[in-house]
Amino acid sequence: MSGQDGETLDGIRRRIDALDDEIMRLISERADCAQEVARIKRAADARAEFYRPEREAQVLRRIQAANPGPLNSEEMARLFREIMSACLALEQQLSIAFLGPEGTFTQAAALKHFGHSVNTVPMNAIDEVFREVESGSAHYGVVPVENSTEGVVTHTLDRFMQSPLSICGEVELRIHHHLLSTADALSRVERIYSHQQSLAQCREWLDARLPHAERLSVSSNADAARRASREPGAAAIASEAAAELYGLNVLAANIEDSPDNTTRFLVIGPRSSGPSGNDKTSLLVSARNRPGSLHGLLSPFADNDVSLTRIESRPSHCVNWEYVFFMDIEGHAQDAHVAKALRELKQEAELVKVLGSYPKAVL
Ligand SMILES: O=C(O)C(=O)C[C@]1(C(=O)O)C=C[C@@H](O)C=C1
Repeated sequence: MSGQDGETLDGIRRRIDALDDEIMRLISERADCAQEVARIKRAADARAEFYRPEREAQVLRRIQAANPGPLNSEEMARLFREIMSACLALEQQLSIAFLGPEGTFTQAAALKHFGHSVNTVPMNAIDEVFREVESGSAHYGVVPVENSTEGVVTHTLDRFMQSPLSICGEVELRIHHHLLSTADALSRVERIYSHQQSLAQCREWLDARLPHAERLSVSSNADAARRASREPGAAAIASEAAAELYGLNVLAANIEDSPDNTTRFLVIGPRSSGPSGNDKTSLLVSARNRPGSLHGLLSPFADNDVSLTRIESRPSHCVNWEYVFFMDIEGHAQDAHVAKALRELKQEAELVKVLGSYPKAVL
């Protein structure tokens, strides 16, 4: 390049190079700090936890609040998410079990939460994710728990009834569904594979655009993509990541009926998180079998100004027709008003199990 524009471009690129050197020096200094933190943690406790969800949430929230622009705060936090992920990997290489196979939304949720410097390990079923973490083969696990259009993932809630694991984080993921196929036109699609929840989330689009194609539910969207890559005339409803992984064409993008289709995932591990200042607590509660018992379970929250953000009932599987409630409340179990509400709840309920306190999703 020549002329004044060329000189300006070269000049700016020299500034960018100098800034990159400075950013690299600062990231390396930050990584040295993380190694120093690891030494302190190890000296205090041989079995120390290196991953600290509450601290990570605080770091990301502070970055979002301090961001001067022009990058938006979410973008800036995503960059720091990756820096912190790389720093943590220097302290300890984490393995994260997720509901597989490769390319599922659960894997995307795991990477969104932990960043890309962890090993993600695909499991065939939600139960296997729990078992992998319970046995210590994986440090943490990520499982879906509820979808904004289709409701709760009952498998996940039921599994908490027997598991000693705690919830130590939540992840929210905007879900976009695409119709993927090796075919090059919608008219060639005879069969559509997907997970039953995704088929349900795209029902109106399918009714309008592909009313005659057969709909077949399979164990995951990634499994659907794998089948679509092998069978002529087949399509899958799955993510962009699955399109890339299985070499499929995107025949139609964003076919979900509800534009703000979000799935919530839980991070499970051996311990819940410390207080971060903006937390949630999940509980499993069973009622005493007597009149007014549900009212009795709810009043400790109202009396102590604790917001109940979700309540689901599930059969207990112990006694026919007995139910347990999964509840999410705002605040950490160590917050004074939450601790008081929980003490009062324990007087009312047959059983109260705190499944975990954890930072509200930041990204
Ligand atoms: O502050 C800590 O405890 C650290 O280990 C440092 C750090 C970070 O890079 O900021 C890394 C991992 C933890 O999960 C939280 C934060």
